[in-house]
Amino acid sequence: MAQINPSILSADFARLADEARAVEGADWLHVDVMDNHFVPNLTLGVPVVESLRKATDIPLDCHLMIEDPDRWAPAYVDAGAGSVTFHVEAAAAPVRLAREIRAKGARASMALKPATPIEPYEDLLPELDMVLVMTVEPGFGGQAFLDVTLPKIRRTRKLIERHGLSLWLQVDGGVSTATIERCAEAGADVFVAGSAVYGADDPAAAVAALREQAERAGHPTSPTTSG
Ligand SMILES: O=C(CO)[C@H](O)[C@H](O)COP(=O)(O)O
Ligand SMILES: [Fe+2]
Repeated sequence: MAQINPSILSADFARLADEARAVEGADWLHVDVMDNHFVPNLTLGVPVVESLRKATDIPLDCHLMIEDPDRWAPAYVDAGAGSVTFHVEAAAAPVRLAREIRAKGARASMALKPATPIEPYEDLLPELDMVLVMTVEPGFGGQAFLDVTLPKIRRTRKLIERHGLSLWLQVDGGVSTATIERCAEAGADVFVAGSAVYGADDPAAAVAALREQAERAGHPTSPTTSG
């Protein structure tokens, strides 16, 4: 089944608990952590994740756009994240970090910026539960989807299949009713959507519509779309 993860980057930060509850039919709540160093924007950190964990039952998918994730990522598991994504461009020891995240009980995920290829990291795949292929430059919501990332989504899906793994393949950035089918056809099965969900009059209905569209277009061998 296709998974839809609304990004609270596009929500009202003064009403985060209500905004989280507004999408409770979604699979995960995507929480963008930015440190003003790895990306030129600043959002939220561990205390907000702790509060969100108490305010909602949706599992939290924390996307860390920060420097030195080796040092900071474990604290997000302690704060209640069910999935923690670090950027491979920022990680000093990605294997050790993925093992630490898993050992603490969360899903470990590696993100790639649009210009970062997957191939150098092929051997890391068995250490991971998810790969995030960024479909915009990280840092801001509401950007236009970068078509140039579609071949990498396809190549990542092929590598996952070649290794016989059941990793999830997430896309993040500019995902909407106009682009989600292309992502699903290329092999993505977890879809982050910020402005397409929180910019809609009815965020829960937007989640349902995106999920239906992704499932119709879904890649036949993707584990979460083939049931
Ligand atoms: O990681 C991100 C930006 O760095 C966000 O998750 C992403 O941009 C979601 O927003 P939108 O769907 O509006 O593009
Ligand atoms: Fe994100």
